[in-house]
Amino acid sequence: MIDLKLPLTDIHRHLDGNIRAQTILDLGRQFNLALPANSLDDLRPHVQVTANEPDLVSFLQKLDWGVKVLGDLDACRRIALENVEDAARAGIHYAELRFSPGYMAMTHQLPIAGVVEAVIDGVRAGVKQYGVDVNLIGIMSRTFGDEACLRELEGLLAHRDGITAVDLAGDELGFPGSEFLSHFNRARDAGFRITVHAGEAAGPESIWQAIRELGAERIGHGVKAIEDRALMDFLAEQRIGIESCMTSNIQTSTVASLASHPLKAFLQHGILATINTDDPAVQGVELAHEYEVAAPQAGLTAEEMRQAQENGVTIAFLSDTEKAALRQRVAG
Ligand SMILES: O=c1[nH]cnc2c1ncn2[C@@H]1O[C@H](CO)[C@@H](O)[C@H]1O
Ligand SMILES: [Zn+2]
Repeated sequence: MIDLKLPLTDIHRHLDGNIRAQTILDLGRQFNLALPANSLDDLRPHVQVTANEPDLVSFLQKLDWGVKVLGDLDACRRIALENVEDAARAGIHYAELRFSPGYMAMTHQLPIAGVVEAVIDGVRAGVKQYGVDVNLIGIMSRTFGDEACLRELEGLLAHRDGITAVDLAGDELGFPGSEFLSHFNRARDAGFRITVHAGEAAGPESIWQAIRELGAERIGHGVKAIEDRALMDFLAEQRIGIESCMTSNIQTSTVASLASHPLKAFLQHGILATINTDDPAVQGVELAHEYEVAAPQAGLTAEEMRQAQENGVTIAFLSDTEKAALRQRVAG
């Protein structure tokens, strides 16, 4: 259950994993693209998870049509704006929206820095219109290799002021974090905050690597930390936050059932773990589902849910002043 007196945050939410099916249809028509279906009902199974996928990489293919229809920078701006509207509708007060500019640019060979600028612009317009606070996280999509990631980083650096943090996402097993040391050295030198998808498809060593070698201050998913007691202790002691996305973990077959999801154990261990969506449109669930359906099934008590909600503010990429203002705004 959501505590209405606390800010509701979603700090792990892919903007390019949350493109509306209707918008995919619209943009497909606008750019005269051959889509796999021409009605919403027929398109849905191509862009939304209908049954759990066998692994992470199969799940990620469901995001592909969403970016294939981004025929120009205006389309990128549109989906950014719609993402802020969706966050507002979901009752979110503060969102960290993450996106991979190279992945968005790929099909129609858009300029990567242009995509970054369009997303910043769309989000700014949305923030004004819908009153949600948003920070942006730039993703390097490891799936396309280290050179493609370097181009993404450069696009993000070109608009440094509009981007709060960087992340590494995509195929964790095929592209280990060790291939991206220089990228993260540069990102840290530029003053970006750092979060990394780790311990989702790969084991606890991937989480250690993200922290020690990439400088991760937070970990996306981190489910495999449950296999390593020393790591659990370290995460708690060093206040390294975990961005949990329970339904996503079921849909990627990372975790067998909600009842065996490690979030409750993380919270009991004193880890700053949080509740988030991941890719809402692809998953067919919003944040309320995570609090009202997934969290109870994962065995969280009302107090543990409250703690996770509170942790969302604690580990947000905001200054102490901004956190206080956010708390105040919601407490009224
Ligand atoms: O759950 C996830 N785990 C790992 N990577 C993901 C997940 N969801 C989306 N992406 C990846 O993030 C980028 C788009 O923002 C893409 O690289 C997509 O594959
Ligand atoms: Zn993710």
